Amino acid sequence: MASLLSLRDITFAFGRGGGRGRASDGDGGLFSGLSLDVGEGEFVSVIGASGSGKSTLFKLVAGLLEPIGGELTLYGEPAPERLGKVGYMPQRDLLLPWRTVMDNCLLPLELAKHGQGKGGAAEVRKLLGLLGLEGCEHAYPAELSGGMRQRVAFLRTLMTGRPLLLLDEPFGALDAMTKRELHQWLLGLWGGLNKSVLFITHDLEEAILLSDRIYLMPAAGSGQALLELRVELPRPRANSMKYEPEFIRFRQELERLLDAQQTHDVH
Ligand SMILES: Nc1ncnc2c1ncn2[C@@H]1O[C@H](COP(=O)(O)OP(=O)(O)OP(=O)(O)O)[C@@H](O)[C@H]1O
Repeated sequence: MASLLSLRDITFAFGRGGGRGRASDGDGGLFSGLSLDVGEGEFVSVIGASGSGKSTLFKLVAGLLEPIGGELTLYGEPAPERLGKVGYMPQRDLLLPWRTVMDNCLLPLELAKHGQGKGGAAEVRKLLGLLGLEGCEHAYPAELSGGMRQRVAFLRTLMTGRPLLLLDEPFGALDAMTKRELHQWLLGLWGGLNKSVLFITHDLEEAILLSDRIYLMPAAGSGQALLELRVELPRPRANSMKYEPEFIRFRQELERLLDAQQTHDVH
């Protein structure tokens, strides 16, 4: 399987340095020695305690921050200039309130200076249908429910055309029912998307249900490595799998490892 993203021994600390958040060493450090891979077509999740640095790791991959040390390879090559090369959906949906759904979704094309010609609008319309948002193109974000806004933000991320998507807790602020609906929808869509995803969540069930592999983020400043687990559940997946013994066992193990990791006692 071709590797889309490879991190080797990545180290980062928020320092007093300037630039794009370039940090200075010797500050304690948020994390060090983190290694992670995302292969073609994989869905990979990162879970870990609040403040452990998951969003920071995403910003490093997106090119909004620079590591102090380690190697980052994107699409098989070192990527010192990687801003805009992955589809990044930050924690808050950041839809522009003064733009319609259509105009929000065309933004990545405008930023890439591909123009917003008929091709772009047709693509957005096709995806709106696929995401269950037909008829919404002229609506403004304030007129949409939370679940719809997240789907529009996801669509906008797809419109970047990038093979690797970074999704930072896309369903974190949604109620349990809407979240379940979106899981079902994403699982149904997943096979046909032809994308690779790196996904942050606090929700263990969500991570198991959606992922091929899960990385556990070490406690901030612990200097520990990411712990990698493979989810052996077959695909296609469905919400109903959450009640199967294999799923429940895996969830318990994940919980145990997360607790142990916070106390630096992983075995
Ligand atoms: N720009 C910044 N300058 C200094 N410290 C920062 C900055 N951004 C984040 N931090 C700190 O870095 C640590 C990790 O933050 P980050 O948002 O990456 O954690 P997280 O694991 O994504 O948390 P959560 O799960 O709550 O979103 C936190 O202690 C945070 O306060």
